[in-house]
Amino acid sequence: MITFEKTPGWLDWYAGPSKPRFKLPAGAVDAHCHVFGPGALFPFAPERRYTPCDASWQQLFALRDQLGISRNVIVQATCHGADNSAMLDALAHADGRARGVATVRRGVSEAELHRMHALGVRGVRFNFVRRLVDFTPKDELVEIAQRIARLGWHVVVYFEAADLPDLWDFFTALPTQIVVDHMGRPDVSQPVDGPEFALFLRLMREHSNVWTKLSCPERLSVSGPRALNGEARPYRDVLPFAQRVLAEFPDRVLWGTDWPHPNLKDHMPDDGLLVDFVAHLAPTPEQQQRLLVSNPMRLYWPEETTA
Ligand SMILES: O=C(O)c1cc(C(=O)O)oc(=O)c1
Repeated sequence: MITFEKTPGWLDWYAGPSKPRFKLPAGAVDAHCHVFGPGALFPFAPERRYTPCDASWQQLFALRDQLGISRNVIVQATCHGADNSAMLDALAHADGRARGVATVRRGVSEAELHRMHALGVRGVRFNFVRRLVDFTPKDELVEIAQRIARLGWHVVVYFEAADLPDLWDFFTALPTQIVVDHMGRPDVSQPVDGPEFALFLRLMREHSNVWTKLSCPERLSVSGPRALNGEARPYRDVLPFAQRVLAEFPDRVLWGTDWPHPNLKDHMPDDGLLVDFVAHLAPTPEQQQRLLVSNPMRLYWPEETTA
């Protein structure tokens, strides 16, 4: 049996999260979460940049039930490279209550894409975060995007805000819906009206195929306070950014826990308090319904939506 040693300083996901005070609407979707391994069953990729703790689908689905979430979108984590087995195994055990976002290379066969579709994959992830991956050449990504577009899938992109100018032409030429991870990772110590975030808002304004996830306040926050020890109003510096996006693009926003929170360095949030954060970010029932239910359902379970 292969055993893996975690990256030094690795923070494990928070065991025993609190029960959220905010009651999620019926049918709420966690549109960004991952599974890690378990490494003994689904070995981590040789090219990985970090070695995480295990985080199985059993543990993910237990969290889902505890937090009052109905469905998950499981995004392939970079520690598994382009071997989607752990994520697909999770989908296979989800009773239709999970969709997946895969990482594929140019050599992926049509048969494999169709197998993944049958299991619930609806997108591929292109990652441009230097600390996580070696970049895949753009011509390869374009080829992949054209192939998956035929299946009705979309492209999830992960990048740092400072890199958006360089990636703009590539993103705006993609033939699918595009979902930007974690609001394009704004530097929340800059003003919400500053030029960097303005560029991201412009991307969404000028391109109606661009969506984003109002996720990862625990990763983006500089000032905190952290979602720990019952803190009722965590990550206040992230709120203006998320609220700005929600106000302007209420139909193209998603929310996710980001469980099991890879690579956090200074604390591991209580996921129950992360659910409570949603009530601050989207205070009205109508906003909550779109963010948590109707938007993700339209993207990931369109066959179940009528509108
Ligand atoms: O910021 C990160 O470290 C991170 C990593 C991964 C991944 O390794 O896939 O996914 C995320 O959504 C965020």
